[in-house]
Amino acid sequence: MILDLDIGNTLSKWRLKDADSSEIRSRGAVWTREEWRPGADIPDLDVVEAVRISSVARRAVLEETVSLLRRRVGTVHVARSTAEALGVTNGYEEPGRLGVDRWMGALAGYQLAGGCCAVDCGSAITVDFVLPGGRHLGGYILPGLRLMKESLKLGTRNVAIDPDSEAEELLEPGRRTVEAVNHGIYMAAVSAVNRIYSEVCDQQGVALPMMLTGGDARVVSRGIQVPHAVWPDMVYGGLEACFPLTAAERAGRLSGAPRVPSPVALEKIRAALAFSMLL
Ligand SMILES: Nc1ncnc2c1ncn2[C@@H]1O[C@H](COP(=O)(O)OP(=O)(O)O)[C@@H](O)[C@H]1O
Ligand SMILES: CC(C)(COP(=O)(O)O)[C@@H](O)C(=O)NCCC(=O)O
Ligand SMILES: [K+]
Repeated sequence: MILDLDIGNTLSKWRLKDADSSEIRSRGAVWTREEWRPGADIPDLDVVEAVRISSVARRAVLEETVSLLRRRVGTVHVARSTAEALGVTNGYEEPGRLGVDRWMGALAGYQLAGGCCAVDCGSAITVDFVLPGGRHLGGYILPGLRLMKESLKLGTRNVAIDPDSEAEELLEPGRRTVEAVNHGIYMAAVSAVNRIYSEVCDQQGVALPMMLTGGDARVVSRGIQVPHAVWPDMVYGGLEACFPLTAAERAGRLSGAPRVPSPVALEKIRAALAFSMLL
């Protein structure tokens, strides 16, 4: 079995993948914390022959996790943001400072679709762009839905947006505090993603396929106007591409990859952008 770990600021996600069949056998998530307890937090390490890790948690958390896993598992791969990988050049002035989850998402998106816009809706919402030739432009970081809500300190933090809510409902004026807050942060997130996408495609002269991942991807997806795909395993896809271990991975097949969405014509994106500026 292969254990894949995606340690975010809020949740540490794991999945177990069969090294022979490439099938995902189980998955789960625990709150990210200082100490990772195999056995309690993740299933039996005895069946694990290799681990792949993407972590944006504090360095001490990663070091602790890696040293613990190294004692139990033969192979431990830790992903890092680099200046170049798999045909993509990192757009950051200091490539190592790009969040490795963003780098994994960008690499997975590029492997699947060529140029892409990778949106990760977690603790933060990040939007990254890779051009068809493989140039990563850099991106945008904004607070995620939960962080935005908590920052208001209006006592609404425990009433989360129902992930099954329809966008039309969430974009209406709220008539209670909880509703006003939920609808406000939703509007902030989806307007930003829509606008960022249009601006960058306009500037670069190319309509890119958009892919969404992260804990809030599904609900954010409903408010995104352009064609896009939700890919819950996008960060894991980057790990598979960087450290291929199974036959399917070596052949370039990323598990759970969605169908690549065909972007709308650039003229349409530009017309919509021009129209919104006139209002
Ligand atoms: N069952 C859930 N438990 C916790 N957070 C959830 C859940 N479902 C959706 N979320 C949302 O997903 C976010 C965490 O998403 P995730 O992509 O795992 O973040 P990160 O990678 O930053 O840890 C939370 O901030 C919250 O808004
Ligand atoms: C921007 C992030 C906090 C997003 O993390 P997440 O929401 O997935 O937990 C993470 O990618 C990070 O710590 N990045 C380093 C800073 C940067 O990317 O510029
Ligand atoms: K994120």
